[in-house]
Amino acid sequence: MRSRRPHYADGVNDPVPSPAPSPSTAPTGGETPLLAAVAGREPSRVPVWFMRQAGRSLPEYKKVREGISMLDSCARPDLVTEITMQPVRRYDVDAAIFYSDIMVPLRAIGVDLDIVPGTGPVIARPVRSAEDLEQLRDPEPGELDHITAAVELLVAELGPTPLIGFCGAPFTLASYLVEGGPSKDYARTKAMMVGAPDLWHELMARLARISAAFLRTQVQAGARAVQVFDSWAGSLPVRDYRSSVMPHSASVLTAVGERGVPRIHFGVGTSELLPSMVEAGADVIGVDWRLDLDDAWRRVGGGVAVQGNLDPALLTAPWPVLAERVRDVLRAGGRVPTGHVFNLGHGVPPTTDPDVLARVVDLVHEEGLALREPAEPARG
Ligand SMILES: Cc1c2[nH]c(c1CCC(=O)O)Cc1[nH]c(c(CCC(=O)O)c1C)Cc1[nH]c(c(CCC(=O)O)c1C)Cc1[nH]c(c(C)c1CCC(=O)O)C2
Repeated sequence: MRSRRPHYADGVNDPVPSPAPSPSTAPTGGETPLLAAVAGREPSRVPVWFMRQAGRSLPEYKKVREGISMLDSCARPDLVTEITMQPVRRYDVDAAIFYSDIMVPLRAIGVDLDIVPGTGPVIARPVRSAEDLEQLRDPEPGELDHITAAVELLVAELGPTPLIGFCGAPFTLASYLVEGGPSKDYARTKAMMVGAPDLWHELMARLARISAAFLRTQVQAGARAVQVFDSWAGSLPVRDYRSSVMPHSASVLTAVGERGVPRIHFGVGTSELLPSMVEAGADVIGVDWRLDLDDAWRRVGGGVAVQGNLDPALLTAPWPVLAERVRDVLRAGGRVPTGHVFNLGHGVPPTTDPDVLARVVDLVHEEGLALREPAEPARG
């Protein structure tokens, strides 16, 4: 038996055997690979899913999206269900991720924004002053009903495959709201953070409540795990992350913490931030391609499972080279005793050949467990 994480309060550290597991937590048969792995139990196969697995790399997605905008498609539970299911059907991945966007709850409360194809989120009235904050309030009852409806439909369709719910972390959302759109250096955002701390903290607190409501809605409707995307937090020095960002991310993560769903906390370029991101709240730490998974795990001091971390750029490399890199990730993940979920280090690039992802999934499933170093024999 592999070692398990200390903070699951279900008696896993007791020397005395726990009571017989209920069907939903049985190590084999009843428990899906993703949920077993993130709880530090031996999965029946190494679980794999991909950030941005639904979307523009799939021809069937492009077909469904003809004539309808991204945000309008996110408001239609039938389309959300179809698009979320597409990669599950095609790849036999071990989790679905809710087809939506980090900006969807902002749109639901009436923020004037669009997702421009090839560009990303664009905000009509960027947040630069206290008056601009008026756009941001808590969602009112009913405003997230389309999210509930979509998740309920999906959970029924998915059967045992778990649905991962998600939201944007406050910093990543703030970067779009303050800049007005995507940015390379986040200059206005950082200037507000250090130059107008009161405004900044009020903005972050409001975004934390909005994202938490979006996440809680998904969990209440049946999502079995969550991922908080702080995609752009890696642009910050540790000091600023800890003082200006971490408390707000923590309040989002705490909002679902008591519900017992595993929480994945992810960002890009976060090698130096990983311990603080775990401190903010995480059961699983998402790692990009810059660090080996076992190094990342050591940096955070153990305690959490890891997710990642194949460089998405390598998906265009010749298959034998790519396959060896997939195996390297599996070996490093296998050295993490608290559990590994295979993923990319960031989202699927739009030009990815779906057949390559299919081969990656098959390789992870076929070779993943065998590539792990044998567990040390029990002593005594
Ligand atoms: C930063 C961020 C956003 N959105 C998201 C993040 C965090 C993840 C990350 O770091 O990549 C999260 C997101 N966005 C989308 C999902 C769906 C689920 C999945 O992962 O498959 C998820 C989890 C769909 C989407 N979100 C978006 C698309 C493409 C829209 C289209 O089809 O035209 C999809 C499928 C648009 C979007 N939305 C956003 C960006 C930067 C873009 C890309 C712009 C572009 O290149 O076209 C904001």
